[in-house]
Amino acid sequence: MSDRTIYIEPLTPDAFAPFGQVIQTSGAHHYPINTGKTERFHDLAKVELGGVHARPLISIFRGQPYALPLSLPLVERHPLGSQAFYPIGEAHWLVIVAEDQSGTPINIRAFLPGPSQGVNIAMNTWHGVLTTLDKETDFLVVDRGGDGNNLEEFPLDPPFLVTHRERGA
Ligand SMILES: NC(=O)N[C@@H](O)C(=O)O
Ligand code: NI
Repeated sequence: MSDRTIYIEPLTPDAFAPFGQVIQTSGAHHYPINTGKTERFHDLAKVELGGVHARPLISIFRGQPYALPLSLPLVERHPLGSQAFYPIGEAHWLVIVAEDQSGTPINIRAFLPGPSQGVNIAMNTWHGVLTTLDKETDFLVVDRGGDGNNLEEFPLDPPFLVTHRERGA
């Protein structure tokens, strides 16, 4: 396929490290609280809040499903803060991110989170918008509010195509 095809790959903390953190209990520092009735999986991701009057926002994004193969017409980034997504309930979704080269996204990658995985996309990191598959899905989102413009978009013309690699390919 063309060099504008992005093949979906599994989400792992190491693979995602250049773009932020994977939010998961596996491998996390954890300890009992509340007289042992609760286990705290502690400090899973780095919330970044930049700019003037920055404050953390907690929202719920209700995503409508996209079909695969996916046409990707743009990526965006938030220069003033990180953005975390954690699915509420079972989810089938993609996390699309890219490196930056002098203001241009390069090496776009599409990750498939496993069950009980979320992500925290680091401040100023190129990413696709919330991309849920199969069904309408809610996500808890932690990102940045405050003064200033916190959204930069980059059109991909022509769009990229996001798909699974053919079995055996
Ligand atoms: N625009 C907005 O709040 N959502 C996007 O940033 C996104 O990453 O989905
Ligand atoms: Ni975003």
